[in-house]
Amino acid sequence: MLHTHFINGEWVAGQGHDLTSVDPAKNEVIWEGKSATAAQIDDAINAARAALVAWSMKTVEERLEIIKVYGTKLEEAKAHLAKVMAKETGKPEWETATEVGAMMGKIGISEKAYFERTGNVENPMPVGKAFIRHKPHGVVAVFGPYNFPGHLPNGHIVPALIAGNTVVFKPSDLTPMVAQEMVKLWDAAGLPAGVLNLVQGEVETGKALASHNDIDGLFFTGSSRTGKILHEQFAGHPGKILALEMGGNNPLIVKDVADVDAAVHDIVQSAFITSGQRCTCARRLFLPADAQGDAILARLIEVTKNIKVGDYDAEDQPFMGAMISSNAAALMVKAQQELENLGGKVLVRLEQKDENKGFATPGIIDVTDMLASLPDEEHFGPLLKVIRYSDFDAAIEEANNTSFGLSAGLLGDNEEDYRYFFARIRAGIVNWNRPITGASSAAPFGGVGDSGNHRASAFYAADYCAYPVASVELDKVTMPGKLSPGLSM
Ligand SMILES: NC(=O)C1=CN([C@@H]2O[C@H](COP(=O)(O)OP(=O)(O)OC[C@H]3O[C@@H](n4cnc5c(N)ncnc54)[C@H](O)[C@@H]3O)[C@@H](O)[C@H]2O)C=CC1
Repeated sequence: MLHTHFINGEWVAGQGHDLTSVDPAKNEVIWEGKSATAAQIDDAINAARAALVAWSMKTVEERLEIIKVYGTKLEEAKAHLAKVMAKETGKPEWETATEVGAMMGKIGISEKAYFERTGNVENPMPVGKAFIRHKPHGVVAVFGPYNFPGHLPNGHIVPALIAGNTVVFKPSDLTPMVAQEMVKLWDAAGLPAGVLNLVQGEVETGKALASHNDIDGLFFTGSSRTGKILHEQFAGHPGKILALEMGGNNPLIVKDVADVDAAVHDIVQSAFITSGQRCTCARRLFLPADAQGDAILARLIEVTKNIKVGDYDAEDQPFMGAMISSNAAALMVKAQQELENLGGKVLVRLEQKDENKGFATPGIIDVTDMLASLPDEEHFGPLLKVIRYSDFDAAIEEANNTSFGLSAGLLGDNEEDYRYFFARIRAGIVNWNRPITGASSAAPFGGVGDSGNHRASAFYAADYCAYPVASVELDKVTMPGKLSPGLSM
């Protein structure tokens, strides 16, 4: 089925070059299509522009009615969608089922957020009334990453549509099939033509969409490298809204824990869930250079070696599935080698056992003796860097020694330590005695530094989906009670 683009309510074939999507666990082509050409991107944007007036002039309740039908379509298709996600990303089916659950939950949470954060306020004035209301930006582009190919673009699309925007969605070129299945559900829900459009393609499609004159905004979730390119591209366009949700080099510090196994559990959940392919994953683990640090590290090594890595559809489900591609797994092997060359000591070796598949076993590398040359990079996979520390203050300082600022955590039983850590650490998500992955959609989600541009997503997505309008209003033109000095009428 080559009709993989959804433009103006029609499924159409791409007119650009060939695209494929590969199941990274089985090394099989599972989807084929063609990219959108610049002319097709024009068509999608024109369709979104044409649909804007009618969609934005509906009441929010009318828009929500259709969006909730999409919610019921998601519910009906949840098993199918979870399977497609697993096939295309390699993530185990238990995990993709939770991703579909998050997509369904997004609708109610975004409705609440719309009214709480961008609702209407009416204030009496001596003459007339003052109002604060919110309007949609217009036509917005949504860019999605591959690691949560449903949940994360859905987290931009749902609030954007509730607010009255129309959307052109470009998914990751690694997950076109999930995007297509998701947009089919919007189509089945009866969304008017042009309100949501889907264009598939690689970097050149992204560039053509992002640089198009007729978009009013762009909501991006992806790497900091791409986010920075987009930020440069948007320079000089203050009228366009740009929301960037990007990567992290996230620290997790351990200090004075009584329950070693519980700490190891939270470390594993933070570092290796989704094969380390979450922007919130712990990349740097700070362990005290003492007997407790030794005990935690020894247990962590043991548990990590026993993590089950396997097929997404295995009856006995693995904790980690394949990474998104064989190339992604190979890049992690390369990153580990580079760290080793710089003086890192491999404690558990990350391995790609089959070069044609995306499986990478979880790895741990001690980088304590090479901190001066440790690259400040997001290694987006199951490789955890361990740093042994003697001084808590110095550990926090090193934790902050990154241009990123997405998530951070402290595992430690002393509340004073947490209060101190919280005050000093620089990140948008700061947790205590909980994994640093698994952020709630009911809270703002975003980072500082190279992790974002201060337009947090999730519950705060409502903020970037609409702009405030202040009005003072009186139902008739009326003379004021008192004229200004120097005026006679
Ligand atoms: N902070 C957050 O909410 C999250 C951030 N991420 C980050 O996303 C990354 C993984 O996702 P990827 O799909 O690899 O990101 P990516 O940056 O490679 O791609 C994201 C999107 O941008 C498009 N794109 C790539 N280059 C472009 C260009 N020059 N101009 C316009 N569009 C372009 C891609 O085709 C894709 O649609 C990681 O860095 C991860 O940390 C992932 C999930 C959540």
